[in-house]
Amino acid sequence: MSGNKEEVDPRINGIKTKIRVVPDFPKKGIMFQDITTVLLDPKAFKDTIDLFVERYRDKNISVVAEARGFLFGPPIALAIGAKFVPLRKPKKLPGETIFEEYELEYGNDRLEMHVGAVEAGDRALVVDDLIATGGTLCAAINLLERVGAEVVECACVIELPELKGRQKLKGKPLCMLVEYR
Ligand SMILES: O=P(O)(O)OC[C@H]1O[C@H](OP(=O)(O)OP(=O)(O)O)[C@H](O)[C@@H]1O
Ligand SMILES: Nc1ncnc2[nH]cnc12
Repeated sequence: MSGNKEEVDPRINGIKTKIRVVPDFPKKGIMFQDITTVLLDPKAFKDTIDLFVERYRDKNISVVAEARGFLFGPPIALAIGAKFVPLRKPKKLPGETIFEEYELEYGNDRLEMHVGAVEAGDRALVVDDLIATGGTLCAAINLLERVGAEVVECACVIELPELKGRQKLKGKPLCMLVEYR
């Protein structure tokens, strides 16, 4: 677990070995970090969830939000007793929504959140599988802050530090498990 120079947890190396790196996907020049191979290994998947649960269980988090994939946020939310709020691509949420536009490593996108799902005073953890440019996490932070939530921390499995995504997180701390350089 990093972001804060603690001793490296032995579970992290096991998780790292399960991430498949696919060159030139979805475009030439992108080294795609495929997290689906972590999900195929119940120990690596459980270790990933456990590491985050151990970090956040006593932090009084009331909402866990995640953009698009929803792989890690729901089990973390259940384990720490928080609600889970999905941040979805356009036209997927049926209720009233607010949205933020953002840029990706390879394109543009938009995230939507249901109005009323998060309330002023909620303490939020924003989860994602990976931080590249930071655009996705930044859009998520903006959505949560617009409705009055306090974003306590961002958490992701993989960081691509060369893309300097941390700088887009508006000063929020980032906890990540694995760096890919
Ligand atoms: O830090 P950023 O530059 O914003 O990139 C990070 C995002 O990129 C990936 O999602 P992607 O948009 O590729 O697809 P998905 O969300 O549908 O998995 C990944 O799952 C993160 O959500
Ligand atoms: N290199 C990468 N691997 C996986 N997901 C990504 N999203 C943005 N860049 C990515």
